Formats: sequence, structure tokens, C-alpha cells
Amino acid sequence: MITSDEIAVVDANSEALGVPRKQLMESSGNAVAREVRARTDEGDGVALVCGRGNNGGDALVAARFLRTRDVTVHLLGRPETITTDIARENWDALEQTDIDTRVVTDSRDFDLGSPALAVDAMLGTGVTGALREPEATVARALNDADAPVLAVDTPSGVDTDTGAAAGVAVDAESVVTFHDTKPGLADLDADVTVADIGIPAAAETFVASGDLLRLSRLPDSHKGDHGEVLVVGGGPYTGAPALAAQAALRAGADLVRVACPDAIASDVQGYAEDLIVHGYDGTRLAPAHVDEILPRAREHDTVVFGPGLGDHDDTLDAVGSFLEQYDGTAVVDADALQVVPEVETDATLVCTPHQGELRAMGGETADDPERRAALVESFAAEVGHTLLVKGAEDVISDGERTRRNRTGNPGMTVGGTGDVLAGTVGALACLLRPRDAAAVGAYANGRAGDILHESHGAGLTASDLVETLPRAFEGE
Ligand SMILES: NC(=O)C1=CN([C@@H]2O[C@H](COP(=O)(O)OP(=O)(O)OC[C@H]3O[C@@H](n4cnc5c(N)ncnc54)[C@H](O)[C@@H]3O)[C@@H](O)[C@H]2O)[C@@H](O)CC1
Ligand SMILES: [K+]
Repeated sequence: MITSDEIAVVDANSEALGVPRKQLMESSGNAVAREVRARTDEGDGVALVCGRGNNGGDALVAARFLRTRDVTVHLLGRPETITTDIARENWDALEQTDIDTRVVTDSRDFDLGSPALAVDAMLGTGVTGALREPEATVARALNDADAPVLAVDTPSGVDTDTGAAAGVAVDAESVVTFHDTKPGLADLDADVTVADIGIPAAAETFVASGDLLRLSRLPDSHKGDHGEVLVVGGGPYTGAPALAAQAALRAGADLVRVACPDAIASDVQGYAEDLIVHGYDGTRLAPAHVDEILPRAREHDTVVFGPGLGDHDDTLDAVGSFLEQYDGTAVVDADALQVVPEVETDATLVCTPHQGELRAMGGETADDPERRAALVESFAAEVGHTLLVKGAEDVISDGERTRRNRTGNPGMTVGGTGDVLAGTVGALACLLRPRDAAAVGAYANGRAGDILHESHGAGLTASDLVETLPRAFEGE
């Protein structure tokens, strides 16, 4: 099961791995042709009704694999209005063949003829809103025709995420969809075939530049939509909360506040004037502070809990008491992590342990990457929270989906990088669901480290990482 947002990520990661979209389209088209041959006999008439996007492109490819059928291609719109280069290139290739192609600019010109099979390749995952013209009229013509309809990826007009149609939709007898079934196809009374199109498993397993699309595909947000983060940290250490806070700002949060002991408040403020620091009395977090911190936490989208808190018994009691009462989203890092498995909480947590902290939480690790991923997935399911287990290869899992991140390098074992990661994930968790915030955070953090490795070698510092984060979000 894959949603249209995930498809965009997987497509882009496939491209980044060296299997470009045009190659995927060739595989899709080949799969369409295979399903057409299975439903027709030699010499049968087949009408390929093509839209101007990649859905149409799939059928433009299929036409080249149907030499034993009597193929007619109907392009809905002038060739120069084809919206993607790979579809356009396939149209141009088709024009060099002897395949019968027709350009339909006005729906009244559309004549399906009497094919043995009609292929609906007007619209796929790119549909927005109710079908416009000429697609709407052609959809009705397909529905009225005697010929059975095979839909490419989804019946045109049907939203692959919901199965709903904003207006008229093609009523296809069968659907050939690609790579994985789609949520919206389950309830259609069509028979659905899932065709493998050669997307490498790595495109889903490994977090890569395609995952950055998760940020750019968010509904366009204006100021104040990028989230407000509260960092609850500091005590024995002062740099950690400041690093986490600055990372959250660099990762796109609009406002970041720090709640820390009075004793270090001016130090933390000293790290960066654009942090808003609230001191509570004393030198470390204690249960008495929880009633003061809870309301402040609830005013923020995400809390980053843990950087530099230390592991004094009072502090760990305070962490437990906070988590028992907090029901928002929190990134939990460092010493606070050990409390998580013991506490009943309604909070949505992203835990960011390194391997040692994972073991201290009760999890297991392994050297073999596949085994390690499986162990993290089962532990995430057991604790009921998203885990980002840091390592040479990070493992991210919410107990359902598990990803691995390969960015980063040994230069990043320098102190403070964990605080930077926690702050980064905190900012992203304002916008993305926990497992995606953790995946994109791990990717961007490691990519910042890789960018710095080129310039600084092993001499990078956590502060360099914070400064480099914006570049890491720009992708390859
Ligand atoms: N990873 C995958 O799933 C792959 C997907 N491929 C194909 O790519 C398709 C998605 O292609 P695109 O993103 O180009 O989108 P589509 O081809 O689904 O539709 C985009 C076109 O339809 C037009 N359009 C959108 N809404 C409309 C409406 N309501 N009425 C009339 N026209 C409308 C747009 O202006 C654009 O021209 C998939 O459905 C699939 O068939 C394959 O090519 C290869 C890989
Ligand atoms: K379609």
C-alpha cells in the first residue's frame, strides 16, 4: 500500500539511485502492454486514450510493445501541451513509427471506434479536482462504450489515496497499477493487478534526497506555520540545549524557546541572541519544575526533551512526571531516554538513542544492518514510539515502517552532534509525522556532516553542523 506522497518520494529516490523516471515509464508501459495482450487476441483493435502527463506516457510506451495488435493512440491535447519531458519524448518516438496516432483537441472530435479493448491512460496520480474537458467527455464515452476498459495506474478521475472521484470517473473493468497497490483502489469493483516496474527496494529502504520532497509538498505555509519548539535541557551542561535550539532554528522552526535552570540561563542565552531562554530556579531539572514547564510545553508544537539535563535522580523523576502528563509531540534524547520504557504516556515521542542508549532502554542491536533494522522495528513496536537509532547507518522505525539512513561520517562522533540532531528532528516534527521527521532529520544531519567532511575533514564541530543544516536541506 503506497500513497501518492510516498510515490513521489520513492520515484525521486529511485532516480537518485540511478533508475530514472523514463526507465520506470518504460517498465510501466511494458506492464500495460502485457495486460493488454492478456485481455485481447492477435489482430484485435486496441484504443490507447492518453492524457498529457506521465499516465498518458505509460500508454505511449505500451503502444510500442503491441505490434501484434491493431493499435490506435488518441492523445487528448496537442503534443506541445504534454506536461512532462519523458511523456513528450515517448510521443515523439511514437510519431516515428507506423502506429496510428490521433490528436484530439476538441472532445467532439473524439471517436473511440469499436476496439476490443480501450486503455484509460488519461490521468493517474496527478489528477486534481473534477475531470476537466476533454477528459470528462471522453470518460463518459469510455463508460458508454461496449469495449471493456483497462485503466492505467487508476481509473481516470479516481484519487488513488481515497478511491473517491470529484466528478465523473472512468468505470474500468480492470486496473494495472505500479509498484504497490494504492489505498483508493481497494474498494473499486475493478480487478486490480500490481505490476513491478523495477523500482529498487533501496529507494524505499534508504532515506535519500527524495525524502526532502516531504517538506516541499506540504500545503504552502506562511510565517508561523513552520512550528514552535521548546527545548527542555541544560543543567550540568550548558552547550547542549543551545545547540539543540539553534539546530531547530536552522532546520526551519519559526520560534525556539529554551527552558533551563536559572544557573545557566545567561550562558545559554550567550550562545545565540535569537534564542528565547526561560530560567527556572535551581541548578538542574527537578519534579518541582514540572508544573511550570508543562503549560509552556503545551504552547509549542514540539518539545525537545533532554539535551544536557544530566541523569540526577531528581531530574529523571521530573522527566517521568512530565511525560506522564504531557500528550503532545516530543523528541527525547540523551539521559531522558532511560525513563521512556518505564513511563505510561499519551505523548507522541521520537526517541533518538545511540546504540548504547538503546541498550540502556532495553533494546538490542546487531552488527548486520538488516538484523539491526529488524531489532529496532520490533523494539519500536514494543515501546510504542518512533525510534531513531544513531549509528554509522541510522535506523528509523515507528514499529510499522523502517528506514535506514546512510548519510554521515565518522567525523560526526564529535560531542554535540546528538543535540543538533535532536533539535533538527524537533523542528521537523512540527511539520511531518514522527517517522518522517526522524528520517528527514537523520538524512539532513548526516548530509550536513558530509558537506563539512569535504571542507573540514574530521575537524568539524557541532556548531559547524548547525550552520550547514540549511544547505543540507537543499538536497543534492
Ligand atoms: N512510481 C510510479 O508510480 C510511476 C508512475 N508513473 C505514471 O505517472 C503517473 C503520474 O503522472 P503525472 O504526475 O504526470 O500526472 P498524471 O499523468 O496523472 O496527470 C497530470 C496531467 O493531468 C492534468 N490534470 C490534472 N488534473 C486534471 C483534471 N481534473 N482534469 C483534466 N486534466 C487534469 C495535468 O494538467 C497534467 O497534464 C502515474 O499515475 C503513473 O501512471 C509511471 O510513469 C512510472 C512510475
Ligand atoms: K488512468
